[in-house]
Amino acid sequence: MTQHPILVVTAVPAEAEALRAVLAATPGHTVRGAESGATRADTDGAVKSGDAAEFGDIVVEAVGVGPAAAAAGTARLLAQRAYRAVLSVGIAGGFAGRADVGGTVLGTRTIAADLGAESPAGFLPIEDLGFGSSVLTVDPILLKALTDALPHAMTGDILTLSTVTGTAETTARLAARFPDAVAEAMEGYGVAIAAAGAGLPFAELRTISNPIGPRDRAAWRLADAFAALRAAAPALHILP
Ligand SMILES: O=C(O)c1cccc(C(=O)CC[C@H]2O[C@@H](n3cnc4c(=O)[nH]cnc43)[C@H](O)[C@@H]2O)c1
Repeated sequence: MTQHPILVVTAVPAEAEALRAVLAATPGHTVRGAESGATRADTDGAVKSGDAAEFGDIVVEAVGVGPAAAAAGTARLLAQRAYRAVLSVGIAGGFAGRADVGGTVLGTRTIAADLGAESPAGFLPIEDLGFGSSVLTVDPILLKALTDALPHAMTGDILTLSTVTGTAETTARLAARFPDAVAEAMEGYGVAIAAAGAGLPFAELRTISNPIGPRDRAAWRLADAFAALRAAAPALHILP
């Protein structure tokens, strides 16, 4: 029986292309345009930036930066065809002492860390406002398969924020509020909400490009994070 593919959602095309380059090179996996069904490797040997592309049973798509683009883009893709699972994959900031730059992290939960209200007594998550949950748990079967395939990866909570943390104060506040958080990114919760809406299992895989802290964009180690992303890509082929 043919099973539905896995949907891998990234924010930017560079992340999608890093995964596609490895997945396409895996022996036994075809390269084809997901929407046209045309075999692309036979014609030009490359997958164009921004295209949906299918590798074996994995579809990789870039949908934009931030939780809103992630949720809307994932929901659109899930409405177009059937999938068996959804992953949010890309680069992230790591909490110092919890996840190293160049390392790989697997989410146990995805948490919308800035979804709620400020108050003089501190941040109030949407749970406290009676509007649902800011915490979504990763599917245990997907997480087990990923940790088995990537034994060097750190596991822990991954925060989703609309604003990249850029001060020592915010970093300390988040680290204290979320003692089990290893990383922050901008899409996981949005992808997870769309997956939950479709009744599909969800997981999040990130590689660390920068320490979370005072903004120093020039110090981001994108090459290391992208190398780790490419190294982790084959694990996607073994997912149930
Ligand atoms: O400048 C480039 O060449 C470049 C290439 C690929 C990706 C980028 C991005 O800026 C991607 C933004 C993406 O990264 C995640 N991210 C990375 N570090 C953090 C962080 O410290 N806090 C929050 N998010 C982070 C995030 O998910 C964005 O989607 C640039």
